[in-house]
Formats: sequence, structure tokens, C-alpha cells
Amino acid sequence: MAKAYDHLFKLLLIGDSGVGKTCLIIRFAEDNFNNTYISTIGIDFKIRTVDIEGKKIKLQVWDTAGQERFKTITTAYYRGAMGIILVYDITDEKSFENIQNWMKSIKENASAGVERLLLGNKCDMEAKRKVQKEQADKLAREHGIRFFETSAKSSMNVDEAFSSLARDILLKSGEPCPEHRKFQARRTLTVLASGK
Ligand SMILES: Nc1nc2c(ncn2[C@@H]2O[C@H](COP(=O)(O)OP(=O)(O)OP(=O)(O)O)[C@@H](O)[C@H]2O)c(=O)[nH]1
Repeated sequence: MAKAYDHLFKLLLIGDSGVGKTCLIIRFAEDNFNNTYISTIGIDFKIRTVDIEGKKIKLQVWDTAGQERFKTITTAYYRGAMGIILVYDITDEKSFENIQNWMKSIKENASAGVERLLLGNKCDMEAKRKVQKEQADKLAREHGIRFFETSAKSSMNVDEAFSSLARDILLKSGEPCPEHRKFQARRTLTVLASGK
């Protein structure tokens, strides 16, 4: 039987407890949201297949517990991830400060070429905002990664964030998407025309 997908990418979400990792995954995989908070114990995953530039990409999205006491279990999953999403809560300054520690944890535990993405979640709670967009923009630029503000509650930027990470992994895997190929072809023509 033909495979139902072209690529399988394993993604992992990390970040402090309560920032909304589980809710982001549930919004992405099931288009649902629940206000009740049940802290993740250990690790779990959900699957959704997306279409990126004509390719079927099966995303296996791993949810980790943010609580310190599960760290030994959760860091064991970093190595197999092709993309890691770092999540903070825009209403919780501490969760943003801790992104530096989560970055360190990636360095220590993940594969060298892993793609990273920064998300500031709960952006529907503007009145309670503690972390300005510019602060996170700056941090993302320093680390050379993409950044989105998301809301698992309103769906804002959730699909966009996951798709952008999947697209970056796809490009890195050496399979240029049509848009990228067009760009490459234009660049080659320009170089040929200029004789350089
Ligand atoms: N307003 C708002 N609340 C959110 C959003 N995302 C999550 N929440 C709430 O925040 C709480 C924690 O969400 P979870 O997704 O369980 O957090 P987590 O990061 O998985 O937490 P751990 O499993 O302990 O690591 C829940 O009460 C959610 O309803 C959001 O985008 N907006």
C-alpha cells in the first residue's frame, strides 16, 4: 500500500509548566481548547498530517511536562526531535526568563542540527501582558530562530507556527519546496547572466 505521507517529522514542545504546551498541541491536532488545567505527567504525543508545498508531512508532536521533577524523562526525548518549540506565556515574565535555560537544555540534550522555534502563548490575554513582543523578537534574533505570538484559546498563529517549523525542517532536509526552487532558479539565472 502507498505511504499516506512523504515525510515524518518529530517535533517536541518544551517550556515552563502552565504556559500552554498541551493546549497548543490539542488546538493544532484536534482544533479544540479546554480551560481546565491538567498538568502533563511525563510525555505524550499527537499526530497531524499537513500539506506543505505539495508534500504530505506527518507531524508527530511530543508534549513534555514542564515540571522540574520530570526533567530526566523529558530530556531523553530531545535527541529524536527534528524540531523543538520553546514556549513561554506572555503574561508570565518568569516563563520568558526561563527560555534561556530551556535553550541551554536543548544544547545539552538535542541533536546538533535541530530546528528551533520560539512561541509566546496566551496572546489573547493582552490586558495581562508582561512580556513585550520586542523583547522576544530580540531574543529570537539573537538565537537566529523564528518567533510567533500564539493563542491556543483563539487559534491565533497556531497552524502558522507549526507549518513554519515543518517548512524549515523540509528545506533543511534538502528537499526544496517549489517557492524555494523558483528562488534558486532565479538566483542561478542572475548569476549566469552576470557572469559571476
Ligand atoms: N487564555 C489562555 N489560556 C491558555 C492558553 N493556552 C493554555 N491556556 C491555559 O493555561 C493552562 C495551562 O495549559 P497547559 O496546556 O496544560 O499547560 P502546559 O504547558 O502543558 O503545562 P504542563 O503540562 O504542566 O507543563 C490551562 O488552564 C489552559 O486552559 C491560551 O492560549 N490562552
